[in-house]
Amino acid sequence: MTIVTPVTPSSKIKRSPACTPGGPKVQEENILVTVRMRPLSSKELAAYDLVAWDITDQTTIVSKNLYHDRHGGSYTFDKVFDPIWSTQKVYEEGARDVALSALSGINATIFAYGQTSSGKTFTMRGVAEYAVKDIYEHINLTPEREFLLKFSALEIYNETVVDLLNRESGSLRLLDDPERGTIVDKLIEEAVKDDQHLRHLISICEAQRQVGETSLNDRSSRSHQIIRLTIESSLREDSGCVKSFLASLNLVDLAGSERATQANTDGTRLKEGSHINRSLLTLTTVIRKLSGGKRSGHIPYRDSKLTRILQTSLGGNARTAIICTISPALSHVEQSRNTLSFATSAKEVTNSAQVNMVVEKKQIVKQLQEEVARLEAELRSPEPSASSSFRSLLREKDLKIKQMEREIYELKHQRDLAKSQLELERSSHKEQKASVHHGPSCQAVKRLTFTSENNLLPQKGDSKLKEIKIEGRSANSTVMLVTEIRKLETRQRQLGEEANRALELLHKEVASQRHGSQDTAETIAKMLSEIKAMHAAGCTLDEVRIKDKATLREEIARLHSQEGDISVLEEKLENVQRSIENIVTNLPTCEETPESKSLKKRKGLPFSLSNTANIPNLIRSPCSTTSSSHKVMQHDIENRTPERNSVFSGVDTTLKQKRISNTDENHGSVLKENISTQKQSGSINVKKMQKMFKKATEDNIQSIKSYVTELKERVAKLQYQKQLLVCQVLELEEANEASTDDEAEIGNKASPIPWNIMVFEEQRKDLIMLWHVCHVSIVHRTQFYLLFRGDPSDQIYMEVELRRLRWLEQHLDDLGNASPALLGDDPAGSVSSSIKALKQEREYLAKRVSSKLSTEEREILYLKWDIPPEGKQRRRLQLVNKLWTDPLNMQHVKESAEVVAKLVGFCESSQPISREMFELNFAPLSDKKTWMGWNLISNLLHL
Ligand SMILES: Nc1ncnc2c1ncn2[C@@H]1O[C@H](COP(=O)(O)OP(=O)(O)OP(=O)(O)O)[C@@H](O)[C@H]1O
Repeated sequence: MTIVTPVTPSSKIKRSPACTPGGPKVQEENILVTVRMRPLSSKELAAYDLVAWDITDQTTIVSKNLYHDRHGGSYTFDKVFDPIWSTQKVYEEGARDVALSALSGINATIFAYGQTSSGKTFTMRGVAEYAVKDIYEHINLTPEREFLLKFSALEIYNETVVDLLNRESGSLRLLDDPERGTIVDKLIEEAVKDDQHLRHLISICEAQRQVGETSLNDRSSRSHQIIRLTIESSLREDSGCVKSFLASLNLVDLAGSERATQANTDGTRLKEGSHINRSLLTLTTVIRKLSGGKRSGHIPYRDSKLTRILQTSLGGNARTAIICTISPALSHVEQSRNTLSFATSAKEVTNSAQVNMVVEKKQIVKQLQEEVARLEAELRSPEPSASSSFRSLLREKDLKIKQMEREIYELKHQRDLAKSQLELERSSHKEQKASVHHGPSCQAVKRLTFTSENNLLPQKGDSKLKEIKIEGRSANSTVMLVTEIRKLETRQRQLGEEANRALELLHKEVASQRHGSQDTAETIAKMLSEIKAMHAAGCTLDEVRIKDKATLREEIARLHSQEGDISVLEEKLENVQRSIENIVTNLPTCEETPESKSLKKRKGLPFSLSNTANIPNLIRSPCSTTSSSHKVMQHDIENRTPERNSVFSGVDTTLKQKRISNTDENHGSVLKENISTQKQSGSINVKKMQKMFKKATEDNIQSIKSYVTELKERVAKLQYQKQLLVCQVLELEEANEASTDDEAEIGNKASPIPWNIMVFEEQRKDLIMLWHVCHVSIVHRTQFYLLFRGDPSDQIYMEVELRRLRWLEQHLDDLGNASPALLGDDPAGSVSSSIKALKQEREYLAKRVSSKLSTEEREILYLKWDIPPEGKQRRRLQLVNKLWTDPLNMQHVKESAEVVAKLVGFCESSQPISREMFELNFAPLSDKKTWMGWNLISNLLHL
């Protein structure tokens, strides 16, 4: 049996409504979108919850809240159903017409979409019941047609497809059929005898479906359920080769979107939640991409099983109705708003349904046989002249065909030649243009250029970096990327060497602090000047030349073979930081005991007086003229209190002069001079001296600390740069794989999408969901969330973050789908390690709850987030475990970010979080590298 798109004249298809309910043949039409608001539940009434929405007329729903979103709080749909409306009315106005199209060969799908406990199952149960009734009524009224109904049902639970008529068959595979699209392998299709039988089958499925208890719904549907009724109908009398109409009616009851702060989010429910959210996210993305007629670009149907199975119903050959269900309660207003926003996008999706007709193969074969017989009879015809002229005609045709084939071949060849010439011309023209306007490095900038480490990140308002994008399949792109990879490699090596040498020196310095000697300051001055010189040498990079050909993957692999060095370096940096922390904690207080005083005398002072005079040198960050530490310390010096300066009363002028003429060479002499000055002065107050020594020590340690931090930043920058390159390589490879004929599409992709606050909000929603799905550090999420609020300059950050997360999500998904043999002993290793890291991060944050949140703040949160008053420690952990768990609830996300910010101390910091710092600082909170971060991307490259 073959399903074909109609070949019969439309007059044959257009029938009276009585004969084919659902109306005539459908061309393009929008999805029918209705909204149903249920009454307040008994729980909501008991909690004195308020109604947050007004249904002003039968198509409009308005928020009572003062808060106005981008829809102005008012939404319009094909129909909005008041709580008093019966399910029958909802069915008649919001589903009937679409559902009955299936009787006339048009695929139909009815969805229920909405948050947990909003009434999806309640509504779909009624819709199925009324549809069964109407279908059989129509069958009884159409005796001239014979109907054959088949029933199948499945559920998608945790991204696994299960047959609801045969649970024992386990997880079912999805297959791609060139004619029928995605099909579910081995799904049982049961022939339906009559309406009672159909009702019975539906009730079996209901009983089989995964339900669980959440705090919002005692019988919450934990899976997406699809009931499919295939209806085939044919005229009882023989009507040639067009035998029958064939269509499917899908009744889809989606699982509710979790509200983790309200629902029970432990264990199984949490896992279900993330899968439910994931397929709902894909559904939302598909709807959004299809909405507004912008069908261009990739529609990610394949990202979830739900959208794969329902592909035809989403912008394809089907009529679709979506009933969005919402709760009226004020406590669910945010979820309801999300549902209405989804419904608004769905309204703009158009489908192009067609009548599907079954052509009986036997009939076709019969017709063909008749035709062959007729031709044979003609050939055997007694008229020789007719047959010979027929043969010569055939020969002539053959020759013509051959000649045309040659011409086509020739033309194709010419077209290919012209294409490659054009390509060459284009690239040489671009090169020329680039060298005229921007100098030789401009092309690299267009793609991804980091001429110095400080330029690695997109800077606010940096238009060049906004142009970071792949320019399709041009061979130039490959060359540019290879150049970038090699530059990166050189920088990685140089940074490694430089930092290694510097670290050795610093380590000596850190060690010598413990013993403290009069010569320490001189040693430091010498060391820092060495580091400075070293850095100056390192900054002059040779241009990297590409001599030999290498593939991008080889280049990246080579770059990653040096990964170990960077890790060792990072470890060393951590060690030095720890040593410095130790010194800081062990520093003597000003109020010293007599014992410690004598001890100090014996051991000698950590820094000589002269060292203070050299602070301007010491504080200058050796590797960067723009170092923040430099600025901070300079400020410190300028604002030094007179009391402290008065210590130098006798030598102040000299010191100032020395500071001004401060060069690396004269450190030693300045130190000596100051020491001798100190010796000459007999009136120096010992206590003040000690204070001053302590300050000098702190300043020195501070400068070392800043330097180590800067080194870490630079290492992080390098890692970040690598990730961007990796993304580019992958995109380039994808682009290369794409069809070369698809020029127009490439053009579309390259055209910039206008960026505004609405796009930002949508992107932020995607990001929040992706963070959730990829188990990204909640500190990272908080920083990002607080920093980027929709400023135009945020665009590049948003896009880079989105691109990386999508990539990460895809690869986590691939890992999840890969066979255990491919993944070794620990298939879910990467995912589980990130979940573990997240858990550790939460434990860390839980320890800070009592110190960073006031008792009042804690109590408010406990109350708001339903945390029972059992055990102080347990409550803190429960509180932290609720942070960032409900990616669909923007209010929850905002509150979570505020709490994490308080716990980590972002709010206390005198300096606001710098976006540059944020962007670079992927270091985890603990000493161990717990957050999986982007290392996963690097690891995947070794696959
Ligand atoms: N329109 C309505 N009128 C009266 N009661 C309703 C209505 N809609 C839903 N309810 C009741 O609300 C509760 C939750 O409904 P239902 O189970 O259908 O929600 P759901 O959206 O399917 O939830 P989940 O996603 O958790 O499965 C049920 O007790 C149901 O009887």
